[in-house]
Amino acid sequence: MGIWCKKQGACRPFAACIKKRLHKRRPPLSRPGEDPAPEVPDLPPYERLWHNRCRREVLLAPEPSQSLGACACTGCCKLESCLNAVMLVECGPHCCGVEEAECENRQFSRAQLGDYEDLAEVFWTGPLKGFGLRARRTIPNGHFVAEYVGDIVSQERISNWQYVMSLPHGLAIDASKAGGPARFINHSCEPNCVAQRWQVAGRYRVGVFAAREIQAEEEITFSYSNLRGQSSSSDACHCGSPLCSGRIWQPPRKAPKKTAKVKAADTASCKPTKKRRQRGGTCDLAPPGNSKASEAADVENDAEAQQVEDCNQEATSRIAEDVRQAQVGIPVGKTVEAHWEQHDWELSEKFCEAFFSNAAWQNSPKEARQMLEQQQLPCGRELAAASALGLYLPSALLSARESPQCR
Ligand SMILES: C[S@@+](CC[C@H](N)C(=O)[O-])C[C@H]1O[C@@H](n2cnc3c(N)ncnc32)[C@H](O)[C@@H]1O
Repeated sequence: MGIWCKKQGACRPFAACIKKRLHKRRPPLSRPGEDPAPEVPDLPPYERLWHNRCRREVLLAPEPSQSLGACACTGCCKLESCLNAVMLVECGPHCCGVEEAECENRQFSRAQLGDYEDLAEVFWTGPLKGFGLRARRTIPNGHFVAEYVGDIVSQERISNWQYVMSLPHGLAIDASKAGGPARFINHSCEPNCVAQRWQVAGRYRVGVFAAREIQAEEEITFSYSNLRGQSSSSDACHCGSPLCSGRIWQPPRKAPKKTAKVKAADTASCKPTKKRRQRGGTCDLAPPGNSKASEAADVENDAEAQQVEDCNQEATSRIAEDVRQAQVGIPVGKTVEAHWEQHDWELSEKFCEAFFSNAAWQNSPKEARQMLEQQQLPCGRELAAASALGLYLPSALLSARESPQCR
């Protein structure tokens, strides 16, 4: 049933008409003596898109197929173990033998069916950050929050980088004129989400995923220093985090360096736990004190701390850790703090881009293996780099991982 809508000059369903006016509601009047209610401006106009719009033919990733290697899951696909998901490739009929309903790795496709529409809403954060997006209900860690959609354009054509996500091959998703609710997500130096570039049916797409549990009403944020590309603009950041870098295009400040003792306490038993002075096992710590005995214990503790650190480093290179880190967007083999040492990662990213785009090895796992051996690339790093670059190469990678250095 519809009603006549004066503004739109047509008979529109009532809900659609009301929705258009929601942001125009006047703020409540304040009582005498109270601060005036904040003025909420109109939502600036933009065209609502549900998927990326491609105005011309652009170079995109090859369609994943059985010949490149399927995910190899049987019965069901779990996000933490499906090889496609680890590589940031969404499963589809050509690269997954599991029934659609049993496959968790169809998040972009499900979002397109409207499955996630009720998760978040646009709201006015205040004059410092403008509009933002907030959760309407609790969002579990790892959950798909929204797709960042817009026009697929060449990066050279972009004049306003405020609403842009960069893609490989000099492309970008530009949501400045047209996009979805994700275009309103503000930056935080301590974000609750991560923006990841996935391949879906041979196309690059960007999804925003919860990096921890998000409470209802909480603002949804991610770090702009990930996929946003370069910008000459360097606006002051008002995220309010203690780790705030002060600028929204820069990585956050590093947390203060920990002493060996604190590190040891954090990593007792090779687990990222805050427990101190655990008893039993090789990573035990002695109680702190001032006596000579306790100094000797300190030296011993430092040695133990080193041992624990080594042990920890080894643990982070395990595949399970690779998977977890790839999911939260942290390059494998690096700690959260080290993640922000961009320089090293950029070098490795450049190398991997050159390596993975070399056509010679594409169908030759043997050649891929030889190249990996020559380059002495740390095991696991290449997997994360490929994921970050949105490249699909499970079969070649798997064979490459057979090399002695990866065992
Ligand atoms: C993608 S838009 C986000 C939506 C925007 N707030 C709006 O009202 O349309 C990015 C812009 O929002 C503002 N912004 C985002 N995060 C911010 C932050 N932490 N501090 C200050 N401004 C921020 C900056 O102006 C930035 O260029």
